[in-house]
Amino acid sequence: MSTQEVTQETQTGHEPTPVEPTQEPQNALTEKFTAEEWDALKAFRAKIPDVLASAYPDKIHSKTTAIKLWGVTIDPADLLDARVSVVLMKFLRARYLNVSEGKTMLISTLRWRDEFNVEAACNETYPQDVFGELGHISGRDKQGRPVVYNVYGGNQDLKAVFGDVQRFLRWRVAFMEKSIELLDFETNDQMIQVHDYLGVSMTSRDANSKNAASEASSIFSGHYPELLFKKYFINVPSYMTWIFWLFKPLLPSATLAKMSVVGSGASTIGKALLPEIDAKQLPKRYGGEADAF
Ligand code: HEM
Repeated sequence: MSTQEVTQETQTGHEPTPVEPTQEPQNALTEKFTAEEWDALKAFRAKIPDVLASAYPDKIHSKTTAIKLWGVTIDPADLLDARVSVVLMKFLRARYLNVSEGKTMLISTLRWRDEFNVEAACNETYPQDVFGELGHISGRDKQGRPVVYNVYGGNQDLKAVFGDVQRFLRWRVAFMEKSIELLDFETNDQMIQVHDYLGVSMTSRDANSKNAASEASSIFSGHYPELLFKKYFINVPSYMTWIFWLFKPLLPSATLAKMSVVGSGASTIGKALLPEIDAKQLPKRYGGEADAF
């Protein structure tokens, strides 16, 4: 403001315009936070420099250095960003809004990402003949959430897929990260996952595939909070549905509640999936109209 303007204001008796209080930036998702969630988020933001210092103890300036998680930049100097709020809220919701537990989960996720080397897993080239048909990202649900399919049955060579459990996990994490790239954290922040078990039998469940399943499951519940909207297990032979319950002790009850076991055949599967996914987005083999994979 120039001196002249100040004089004019004084002469006309105008009060200086009050500075607007900082507005919390909103998007379609943050608008849905409850008052209790906003309170937890504000307390969580104040802890982010400590989170970064604990996650990266060997890095200098870690407390003030921005990091990227799932494509979203978390800058300790600018934590008001709406997409950052959506990401941080996932850690809080997964820990029932307990800020200290949310903090522990975020620290352990950041450390795990470094130790596992998520970036290298994403850049690795996986043999097409083994992994080419194992994962498909195809279509969206009626609310715009991406739908991702893991075809663990069919005529896959499961011995080759799970023979090297660590390589499978790197592929699975890379596939998860690829699926997350479709989330904008503004209008959508969750996905639908489908496991297709067509053609599996008890002999498909050897020690390696069991290890791979429980390790992947524990990685997702520990380090990918609140990214799942619903999960369907389709083409599950009826004599194998009990396997679902083996995962009960490994999964939080809120995650288990998002999961459904569906039998076999396009019309049975369609009945379960069409309420969520429009026929045009659902592959024909699952009772929809899409020509996808
Ligand atoms: C026999 C062959 C099977 C194989 C090779 C297999 C493979 C896998 C793998 C690799 C995972 C890791 C999580 C992921 O990739 O998203 C998984 C998770 C899981 N599987 Fe299977 N599975 C088989 C059979 C079954 C059956 C018959 C059921 C019964 C419904 C079942 C239920 C589950 C559940 C509940 C999870 C946890 C999901 C999660 O943590 O998100 N699986 N399975």
